[in-house]
Amino acid sequence: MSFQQIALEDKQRALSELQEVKELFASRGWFPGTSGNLSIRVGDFNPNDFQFAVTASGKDKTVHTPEDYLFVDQDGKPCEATRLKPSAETLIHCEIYKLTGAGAIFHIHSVFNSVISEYFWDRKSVPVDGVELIKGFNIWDEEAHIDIPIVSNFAHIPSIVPEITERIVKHIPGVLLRKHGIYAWGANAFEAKRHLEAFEFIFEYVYRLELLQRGNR
Ligand SMILES: CSC[C@@H](O)[C@@H](O)C(=O)COP(=O)(O)O
Ligand SMILES: [Zn+2]
Repeated sequence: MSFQQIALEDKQRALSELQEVKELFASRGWFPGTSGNLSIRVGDFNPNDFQFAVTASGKDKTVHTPEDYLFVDQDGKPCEATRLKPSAETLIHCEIYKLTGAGAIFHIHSVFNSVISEYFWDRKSVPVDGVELIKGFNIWDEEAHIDIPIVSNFAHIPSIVPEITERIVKHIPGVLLRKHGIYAWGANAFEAKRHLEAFEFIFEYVYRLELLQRGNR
């Protein structure tokens, strides 16, 4: 249970930011079949006591309803009595907040992120060389090389968490779930969105380059 009292205006700001991001991502087709979930943290961060607004489970994220979000604590439990169910993947958000102290976490499923997570599953990470969008992660080295971690996907969400704990790295603000999707985070909604967009660009780039290079071999 969280003991924080969060100002109403902070909660409202989080909800309106979520609404804006959800609408934009929906317009890009980033929530196929009700997939995906979004969250924004509110109040102070303490790994043992924090709260965040998260999308309710199973909703059509391309439409707005008064029942799209709820507030949960660091254990993913609703902060107030509600009949809404938090995202089935809320425990993943809880863990990422605990590990990173991030301010927002966005999760989407796309064909590119799903295909690439399977293609590179044997090496458990996606290698990326010198793509300009790496700078979107605040990595400014010339011809930077990064490896984006991929973790196992299980139907039982708590089983996914330990591998996330083990695999996420400080300088890469995201993790792929095998044949599932990407979790990207940032200090706030603006940064989490920038990171997610950079990841999606990179996945499509890696996919297309790999296909071209294979064709030429
Ligand atoms: C409907 S397929 C996607 C879900 O299984 C899940 O991975 C997902 O991203 C959305 O779950 P949700 O509980 O709505 O947050
Ligand atoms: Zn998902």
